[in-house]
Order: sequence, then structure tokens, then C-alpha cells
Amino acid sequence: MHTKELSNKRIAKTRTSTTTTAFAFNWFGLGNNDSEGADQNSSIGITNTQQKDFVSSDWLSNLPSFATKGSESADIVIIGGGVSGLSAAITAAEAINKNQQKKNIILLEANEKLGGRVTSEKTDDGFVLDVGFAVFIEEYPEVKKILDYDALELKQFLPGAKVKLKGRKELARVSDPLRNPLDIVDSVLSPIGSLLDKVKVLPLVLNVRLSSIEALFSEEETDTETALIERWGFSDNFTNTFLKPFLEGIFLTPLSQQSSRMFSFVFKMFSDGSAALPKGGMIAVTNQLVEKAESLGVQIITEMPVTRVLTSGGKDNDNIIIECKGDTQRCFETSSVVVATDGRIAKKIIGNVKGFESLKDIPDQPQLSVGCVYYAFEGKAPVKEPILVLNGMTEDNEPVNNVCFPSMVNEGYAPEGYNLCSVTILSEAMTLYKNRPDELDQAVRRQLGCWFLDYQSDIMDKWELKKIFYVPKAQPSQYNGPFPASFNGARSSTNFFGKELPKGFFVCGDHMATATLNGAVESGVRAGTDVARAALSIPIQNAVLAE
Ligand SMILES: Cc1cc2nc3c(=O)[nH]c(=O)nc-3n(C[C@H](O)[C@H](O)[C@H](O)COP(=O)(O)OP(=O)(O)OC[C@H]3O[C@@H](n4cnc5c(N)ncnc54)[C@H](O)[C@@H]3O)c2cc1C
Repeated sequence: MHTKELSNKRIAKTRTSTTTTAFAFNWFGLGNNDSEGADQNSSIGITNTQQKDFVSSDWLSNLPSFATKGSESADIVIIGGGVSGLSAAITAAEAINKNQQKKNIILLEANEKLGGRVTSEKTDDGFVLDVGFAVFIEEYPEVKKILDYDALELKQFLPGAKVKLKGRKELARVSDPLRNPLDIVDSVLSPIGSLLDKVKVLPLVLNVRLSSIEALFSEEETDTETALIERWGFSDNFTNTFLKPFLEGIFLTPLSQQSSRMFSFVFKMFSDGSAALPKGGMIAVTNQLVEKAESLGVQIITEMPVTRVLTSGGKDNDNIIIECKGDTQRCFETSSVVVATDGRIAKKIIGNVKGFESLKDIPDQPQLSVGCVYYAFEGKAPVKEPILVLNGMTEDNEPVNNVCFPSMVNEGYAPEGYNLCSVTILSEAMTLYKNRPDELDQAVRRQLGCWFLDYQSDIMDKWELKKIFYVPKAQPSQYNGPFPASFNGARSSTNFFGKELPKGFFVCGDHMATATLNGAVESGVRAGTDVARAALSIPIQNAVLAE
């Protein structure tokens, strides 16, 4: 089904809204309009994707439920329509269908749009802007099982990267001779890293290629900086010019705060397969999951923020009451609920449930942020290949971490004859330019002008600034926090922060596994399997669902 048809269908199903990005608000105020409240000289402000926190605050959580009458009943309710919630819905629906049973599954999403952190916007003139630069890693084992790759019309990045180095006009190339033996000469001659560094890459690549994911997650955990220097023996030069910008662009935090296990896992994914982009942007991933869930009979209701979840303590049934308060007020009653929001909101929702108040005392898992600036232009891109370009001069404190031309990877990102440039800005620089989008734009243009000298005047004058996104909660930090990265089936969906959840409660989300698309799917599938077992009254621990 076409994207447009999909969204039309959902709008018809729920009440209509006059806003397009219901809960995204501008950095400068709370307006939905891009330029609202922006710097006077600025034509485009910074779009902050932070959504309102809908969950009732502490003092409200003790009030009696408004669900006196008129609650709608459901067999399973899933809270959150991101990748994990959609994966849970699909898995539960499939399992129930396989058992030739019929159960009413409702998914409640606060936002107008589904997909959570996996989303894109299409501009009126035909450019696709992913909300924050993201890549689709084809090797993710759980993602492979749930998505139809052909339908996504994926196109691959060239492996490796180009790097802007100090004092060099030409961009340097980092290639992967193990995947493309013809790159061996380029690799040896590349100014990035010494010959010794290049030799030392070999055992690292072999380790990740030959080890299972489970084995990588059993490696001794340390921070990535220590692992790169002490475990793998790389020089400061190699680390700072290539690994640092590459990994900071992925994990959004300094190397000293990244998990070495996550490094090994993601490095394996990049070594075993390709990074790619779907034709319709990352939102194509969401749309496919939505289509699948709806075809399995899942009822999806958007703009339906859950404010409180209560157990019907005192009554002799085990029902769970789910209150929603958007523009309208609705209430659902169920015996099984999957909380598929991000970890911080999940903690608030479950912390409001009787007996779980102590969760509120646990500090929130730190959230990592990122920015993304988009430019559109007519004609050729400054790179000939679909490749990532990294800032190898991180000590210079300039805003750009990496640049990519999504339309060079997949032509679906720009109309014919045009190109799209995506520029990733890490949190420190986003904070620096917080109220100064024009200055950020100018700084990015100046920096890129020095990277792509032949295009300098075009970049300064002809590239059209399309949008600046700031994503304040792009991913939870997974090193040294209360929820380190977990693999091998992810955490149990019935246990949250070490506390066994009440009967009928399940949790999923990237915070329960790895903060990746794979982690969201992996944990969603697990919660979906468990909730289906509960709904089918099959014991969770022992039963095997019918294949
Ligand atoms: C800019 C960016 C780039 C990324 N790049 C990559 C990448 O290249 N590769 C990769 O593997 N991963 C990447 N990620 C990470 C990946 O996108 C996430 O790990 C994954 O999407 C998380 O999915 P989720 O379902 O766990 O959470 P979310 O996507 O956060 O979904 C939670 C959903 O719950 C909804 N919700 C919240 N509160 C309520 C409520 N009260 N009631 C109802 N609904 C509610 C939210 O609106 C949201 O839709 C990136 C993330 C970002 C932001």
C-alpha cells in the first residue's frame, strides 16, 4: 500500500487533526510552525522533536480513575507505536492467529504519526528528510526476520568512509579490503592510521566476523576508548581521525562513554553486511510494520496518549485500566498490556502502578541527543559515490560530525536532477548553536565549503537550507547506566529494573535490549510472544507457541 494511502486510512480511523506534527515543537517555543519564535533573521528555526510527556504526574496518579463507565475492552493493549510496539503487535497477532484464536489487539500511540524514532518527513517539493540521520543495517538479525527487504527497495552505501583530514585538500578514503580486495592498495596508501594500525584492524575484523553476537556480548565490558587503545592497540591518530567521528556519529557520546560490547556488535553488523537506505526514507520501515500489523487485525489508534495505567486492585478480576487523555478522553480495560514507550516514560507509567512507586526513585537512564541539518540543491553532489564523509578534525570544534548525500545512496530521497545533503551535528555543537540557527547554517556551510572546495560557492549560495532537526532523546546511553546493552533474546519482558511486573504487564523497547532498530524489534518480538502466551492462557515460561 502506498504511504499516502496508509496515512489517509489512519486519519479516517481516528479524529482529524489540524496540525501536521502534533507534538513536535520548535526549540524556541512551543509552536508547531518551524519559524515560530525563531531568530528574527532566520527563515528556518530548529525543529525540536521532543514530545510532551503525557503520563500523569505524581499527585494526579493517586486520584480515582475516571473510568467509571464506558471503558472499551480489549484482549491486549500495546502502548506506543514505535518499532518495538509495532513488532510486539505483529508478533502477538501472528501467534494468536496461528492458534486459530481471535483476540482484540489495540495499539495506542500518543503522536499523530507512528514509528516513534523511525520517521521521515516528505517536503512539498519531493525531498525525503529522515528525522535525524539514520541508516538501515541489513545484517541486523531480528530485523531481517520481520521485514520484507525487497519491498523497502534498499540501496547500499559504499563500505568504508571518506574523511576530511587537517592539511589535506582531498578527502582521504577508509576502505574495507576484506570485502573488496581491490581496495587493498587504497588502504595501504591511505593517510589514515599508520601501517601498524592497518595491520591491527585485521584481528579486530576477524574477531567480530568469526564471533557470534552472543559471544561479543559476553566480552568483558569497558568503554570503547579503552578497548580501542588497550585491547586493539590503535594509535591516537587512527582513533581520532576515523574511529572517533565514526562511532560518535553512531553512539552520540564520547568514546569514553560508549560500550565496548556495543562497538563490537555494531562493528560486526557493518563488517558482515551493508548499511543501506530504503527508497521512501526510514519511514518506509515503519509503514511496512504498520501495514503488516493492520493486515493481521491490530487496531491502531493514533493521537491517543496514555496518561495512566491502573490495576483494578480490590476487584476480584485482574483487569488493567488504561486512561488516555488527548483532545478526547478514552479508557480501555484489558488483562494484558505491553508498555512499548521509551524507557523513561515506561518507568513513569509503571511507577504509577500500585506497588511499583519505588521505580520513581531510580534515576532516569541518560538520553543522548543529536541534530541534523538538511540542504537541497540542483545538480551533482560533491562526492561521486554513495559514501559517508567524516570529520577527521574533531579537535577543531567545528559543528559537523558527518555528511551524507542520501539521494546518492537511494534516488528516492530527492526529485530527479536534485540532491539532498544530510549533516549530522552532535549534541555539544547543537547546544552551542541552540538559539542561533542562522549561525549554525553559516558555520556548516563554511565547514563544508572547506571539505568540498570545488563546490564552495554553490554550498554558500545555492544550497537551500531545508530543515534543522534536534532530537533530544535519540537513544538511551547504554554504558555504565542502569540498563546496559543486552542481547541474546533481550531482557525478560516481565521484569523491569529487576522488579517482577504485575500479572498481565509486559515491557519492551530499545532500552530493554540494544539502542538500535534491532534491539527495538528484538525486544518487541519477545514481549509480543509473551503477551500472546498470556492472552492464550499458555504458561509463559514453558509453552512453545505453535510454529
Ligand atoms: C536520529 C536517530 C538516528 C538513529 N539511527 C539509528 C541507526 O542508524 N541504526 C539503528 O539501528 N538505530 C538508530 N536509531 C535508534 C532507533 O531508531 C531506536 O532504537 C528505535 O527506533 C527505538 O524504538 P522503540 O520502539 O523502542 O522506541 P520509540 O521509537 O521511542 O517508540 C516509542 C513510542 O511510544 C510512544 N509513546 C510515548 N509515550 C506514550 C504514551 N504516553 N502513550 C502512547 N504512546 C506513547 C511514542 O510516541 C513513540 O511512538 C536512531 C535513533 C534516532 C532518534
